[in-house]
Amino acid sequence: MKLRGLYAITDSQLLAGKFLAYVEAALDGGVTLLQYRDKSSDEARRLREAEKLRELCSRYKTQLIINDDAELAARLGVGVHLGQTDGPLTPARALLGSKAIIGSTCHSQIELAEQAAKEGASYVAFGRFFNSNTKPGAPAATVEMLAQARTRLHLPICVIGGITLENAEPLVAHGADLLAVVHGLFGADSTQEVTRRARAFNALLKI
Ligand SMILES: Cc1ncc(COP(=O)(O)OP(=O)(O)O)c(N)n1
Ligand SMILES: Cc1nc(C(=O)O)sc1CCOP(=O)(O)O
Ligand SMILES: [Mg+2]
Repeated sequence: MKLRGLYAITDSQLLAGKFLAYVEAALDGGVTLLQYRDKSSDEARRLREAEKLRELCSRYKTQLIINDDAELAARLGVGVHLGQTDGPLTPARALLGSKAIIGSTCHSQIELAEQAAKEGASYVAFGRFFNSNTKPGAPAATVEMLAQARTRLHLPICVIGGITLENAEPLVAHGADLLAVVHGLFGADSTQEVTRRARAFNALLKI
C-alpha cells in the first residue's frame, strides 16, 4: 500500500473535552494515518484512549500509529512513530513485524532518512516547515531540502510542523506524500470544520 494522504495527529490539550468527536470528524473527512500523540505518563489513560482510537480507526479503515511507544503499539497490533531519541528502529521492526507501519523523525537531515530506510522505516518525516503551536522548538526544515530528499529517497515522505490549508501546497509540489497536521486540522471551532479541512487537505494531495 502506498502511503499518501492526510496524517492527523492528536493533541491531548487541544482536544480536551472533544477528543473522540473531533477525531471521528477528521476520519469522516478522510485520514490515511492517525497518530495518537500523548506526552503524559498516565499509562492507563494512554491505553484506554489508544484502544478507543483503534476501534474508531478500524471502523473508518484508517491506520493507527502510536507516538513514541513501540510496546504499546505491539500490545494493540498497530504502527509506531519514533523520534531520534525514542529508541532504535531495528528492534521496533522485529517487535511489530514486517507489515507494521513504522515512521521515523529525520528533522531536516536526509542522511538520517537514508539510515532509517536501511533500518526498515515505512516512511520518513521531515520538519518543522512552519511555525508550530504544538512544538515551537522543533528544528526547522526547508522546501529546498524536501526537494532534494525527494530525489534521493524512495520511501513515502511525511512533512510536519505548522502545516495549514494555506501553506501546504508547496510541500506537496516538492514531493510530500503525507501531510502531518495537529493545529491546522484540530484547531477548528466545530466538528463540521474539522471534516471540511480534512477533505480539503486530501484535495491538495489529489486523493
Ligand atoms: C509524523 C511525525 N513526525 C514527527 C514527529 C516528531 O517526533 P519526535 O521528534 O519524537 O517528537 P515528539 O512528537 O515525540 O514530541 C511525530 N510525532 N510525528
Ligand atoms: C510533533 C511535531 N514534530 C515536529 C517536528 O518538526 O518534528 S513539529 C510537531 C508539531 C506538529 O503540530 P502542528 O501541526 O500543530 O504544528
Ligand atoms: Mg517522539
